[in-house]
Amino acid sequence: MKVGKTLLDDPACTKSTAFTREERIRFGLRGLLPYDVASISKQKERALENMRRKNNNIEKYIFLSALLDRNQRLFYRTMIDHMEEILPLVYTPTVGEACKEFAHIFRRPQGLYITPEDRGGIEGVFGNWPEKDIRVIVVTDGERILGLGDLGANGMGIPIGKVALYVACAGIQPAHCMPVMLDVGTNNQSLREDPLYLGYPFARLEGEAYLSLVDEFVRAVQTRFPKALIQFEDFLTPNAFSFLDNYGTEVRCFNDDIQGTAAVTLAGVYTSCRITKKKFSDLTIMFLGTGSAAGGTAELMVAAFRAQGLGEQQARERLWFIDRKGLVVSTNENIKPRIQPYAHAHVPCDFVDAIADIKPDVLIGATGVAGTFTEQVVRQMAAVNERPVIIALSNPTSHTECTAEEAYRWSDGRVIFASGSPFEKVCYKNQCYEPAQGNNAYIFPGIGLGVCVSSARLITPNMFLSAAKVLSNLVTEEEIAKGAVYPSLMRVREVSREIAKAVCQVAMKEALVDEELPENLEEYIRSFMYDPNY
Ligand SMILES: NC(=O)C1=CN([C@@H]2O[C@H](COP(=O)(O)OP(=O)(O)OC[C@H]3O[C@@H](n4cnc5c(N)ncnc54)[C@H](OP(=O)(O)O)[C@@H]3O)[C@@H](O)[C@H]2O)C=CC1
Ligand SMILES: CC(=O)C(=O)O
Ligand SMILES: [Mg+2]
Repeated sequence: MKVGKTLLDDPACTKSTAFTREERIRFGLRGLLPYDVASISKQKERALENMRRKNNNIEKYIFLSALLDRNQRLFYRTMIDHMEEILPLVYTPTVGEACKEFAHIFRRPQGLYITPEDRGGIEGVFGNWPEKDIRVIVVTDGERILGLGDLGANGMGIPIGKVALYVACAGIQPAHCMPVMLDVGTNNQSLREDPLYLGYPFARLEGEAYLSLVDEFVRAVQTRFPKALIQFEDFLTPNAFSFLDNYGTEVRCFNDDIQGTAAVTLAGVYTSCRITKKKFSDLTIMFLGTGSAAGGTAELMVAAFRAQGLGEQQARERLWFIDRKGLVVSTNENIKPRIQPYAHAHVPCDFVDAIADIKPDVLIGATGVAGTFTEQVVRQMAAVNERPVIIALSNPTSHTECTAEEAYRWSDGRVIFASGSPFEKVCYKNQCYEPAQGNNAYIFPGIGLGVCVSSARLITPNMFLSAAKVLSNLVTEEEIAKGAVYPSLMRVREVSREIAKAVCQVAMKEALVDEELPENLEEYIRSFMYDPNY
């Protein structure tokens, strides 16, 4: 039992000024706190006031990070109750800036670091982590952080941010989560030359040396934290796909950029059909970019088309890719294996001509490169569709394929638009639109919650397919009327709970659970969810 200053300084246990008079006596806190006994609501107001007086987002990020270090329950209560304001500070876009600055704004370590010097001893390193019952591990090696490239150990901001979302958006207990940086070096020379850089200051480990370290990490998780799921995050695409192929059918893991993104994008497309009145099974979809996010989304789209009765080949024929050279056609050379199934017979042509010719209903961008949805591209989508659907997935905001304002203006207000990072309301020609945020934040927390609740042995494609359906079905008619293809972020805990329920159902159907789950799944899931209060 902690008492006195030790209790006050423990972020998981402290209530700070909310300790009652009786508790102040019982825990040896008399004189250590000002007179007022505050409620968590009053503390939250103070926290918000302090946060809002910071005049830029990175300062707000630093403030919030310090609040988490000081008082976990207050941080999460504030985040949950002010999700729309705080999510963009803890997560994209601000987390991108925070990662770039990570070594310079660093205060206290908040995650676990593994370097090549830990080879052979990763299990021992796990033993140093203060919590023993880990259920959720978010791991990156920092090589593809958002659309920002190789940020080495600075990429730790991403697992920390995603863990905060697991807790706030799905109610996973903070003590059950562990952010991990597999710091295998960086090929970003400017980072290695930065005197304040905190990571392993050498070139990236490659080949067998790299793969065997990742393998030791995965195996050590199975031994030390057998209940944990591993979320692979922001790995370079070839590694991302290969880990999913190697481990996805063996251990409890998934890749968020491939699978979480796919589910949120599919959900947006499902919802768009409620607006355009088109049948999902009739859609043609075009992707710009051939990486993890686009490739993963295409795979889930094929499954979604198949679920509606299309054959494998028929489903693939609905999907088209654009790479740096233009339309990916069957006569191209060096097509990536994952994209090969979508390289159809067609004359080679550029992006705009491809839209004019193929007339996609939906355009999805996952390039990490700003401005790749040019005015001509958006205008062409608007020329072939009464209501073009455009999803610009890339993060952070500075890397988005086009801004919301551009999408509405260039389509004369007809676009159904979503973007990876949030945009403010756009008013164009006397009408205001609320752009939707197509981000895997709607998906992975619920997937994780469902897996934790069910102890499913594996995380399967059907879980993501179900999650997409659930997410889309939760969009209300009122939200649709505002042009939104996702529910409000203020409802994200409800979204996560419903996705978790669907995950449990898939897990039972696919015989991935050892014990039958209770019939009243909703109540059961609710009972798992952390709802911070004193
Ligand atoms: N909204 C969300 O929830 C998510 C968003 N993302 C975002 O998506 C982006 C991409 O991520 P990911 O797929 O993992 O990254 P990858 O690096 O795997 O993919 C990027 C792809 O874009 C291609 N590309 C780059 N520039 C151009 C260009 N000018 N024209 C055509 N293609 C181009 C690259 O081509 P090449 O192969 O030739 O290099 C590559 O195929 C990132 O910004 C990330 O933040 C990712 C996951 C989730
Ligand atoms: C959102 C996310 O996972 C990404 O941009 O990589
Ligand atoms: Mg990611």
